[in-house]
Amino acid sequence: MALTGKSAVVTGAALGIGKGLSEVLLQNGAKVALLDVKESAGQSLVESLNQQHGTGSALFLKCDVESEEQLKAAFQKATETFGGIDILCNNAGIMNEATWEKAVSINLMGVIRATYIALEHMSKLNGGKGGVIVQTASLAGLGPFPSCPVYTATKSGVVGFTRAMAAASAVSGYGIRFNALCPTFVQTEMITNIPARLGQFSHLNEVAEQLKEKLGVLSVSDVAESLLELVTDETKNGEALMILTKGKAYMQFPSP
Ligand SMILES: NC(=O)C1=CN([C@@H]2O[C@H](COP(=O)(O)OP(=O)(O)OC[C@H]3O[C@@H](n4cnc5c(N)ncnc54)[C@H](O)[C@@H]3O)[C@@H](O)[C@H]2O)C=CC1
Ligand SMILES: CCCCCC(=O)/C=C/C=C\C=C\C=C\[C@@H](O)[C@@H](O)CCCC(=O)O
Repeated sequence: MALTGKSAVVTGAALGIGKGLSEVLLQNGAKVALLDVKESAGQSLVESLNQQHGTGSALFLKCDVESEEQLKAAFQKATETFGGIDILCNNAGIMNEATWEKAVSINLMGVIRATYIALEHMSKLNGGKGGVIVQTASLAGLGPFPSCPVYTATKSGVVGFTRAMAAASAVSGYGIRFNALCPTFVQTEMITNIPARLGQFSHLNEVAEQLKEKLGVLSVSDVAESLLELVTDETKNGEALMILTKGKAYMQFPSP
């Protein structure tokens, strides 16, 4: 899929990885609706992006992925503004074991919620053009991260959901590809003050620090560049792309 003239929705787009994903999509010719709860950061980012890429290239919509109503309104506005949706990046997420129910609601349920709303706009069975949906999962979705069991569960669920939706789409004829980004640590706000985010597992902070030391830390652009591969390569469906400091690799899942 070439990106020129395509339209994307990115959740959690005001900061961090979502900001990087939005920027790389715009740099490659797509128009982007940036969804986030951080209204001030989102609005000022979109003003800057429109100055760089031309008025109307980027749109900010205040949206909490925990809200079905807000997601439906945001997707409707994006469709009306851009004439359709070709790409969805389900990126919004938190890591906080002390508020683990919220993490489940945002990281897993938010991905499911946004995906199902996107199907209404994107699926060829609903008159849509098809397209691609990319989830920002995590390396923690491919193997247990002892310091944050619920975060691990949400990301494992995102990987499983992505692979199942990829298969369902292929059989159903949605015309939509589903893939997951699985980065290691990335230099964003999420990895600042990790001990305060571990809740009852704060005694395992050293485990997290040792993993961070061992695996290293990516830049946002490392992740953003990897998105392009999953969006533009029409052969990619049901993939989990591991992004490590030593390079990238597609996860090879054991067949039953
Ligand atoms: N930073 C890291 O080391 C890694 C992060 N990830 C994942 O990448 C994604 C983005 O994380 P980062 O950019 O690192 O975090 P971040 O904290 O820098 O940015 C997250 C963005 O999502 C937004 N957000 C949070 N809850 C929301 C909600 N309910 N509705 C809408 N927007 C919401 C925040 O306002 C923020 O703009 C997350 O899903 C995270 O789990 C995956 C692997 C590594
Ligand atoms: C601590 C909060 C991080 C939140 C952001 C995020 O998603 C970061 C993930 C970074 C790395 C995840 C690594 C997971 C590794 C597991 O696969 C583990 O089982 C690997 C164990 C490797 C080892 O040598 O012990």
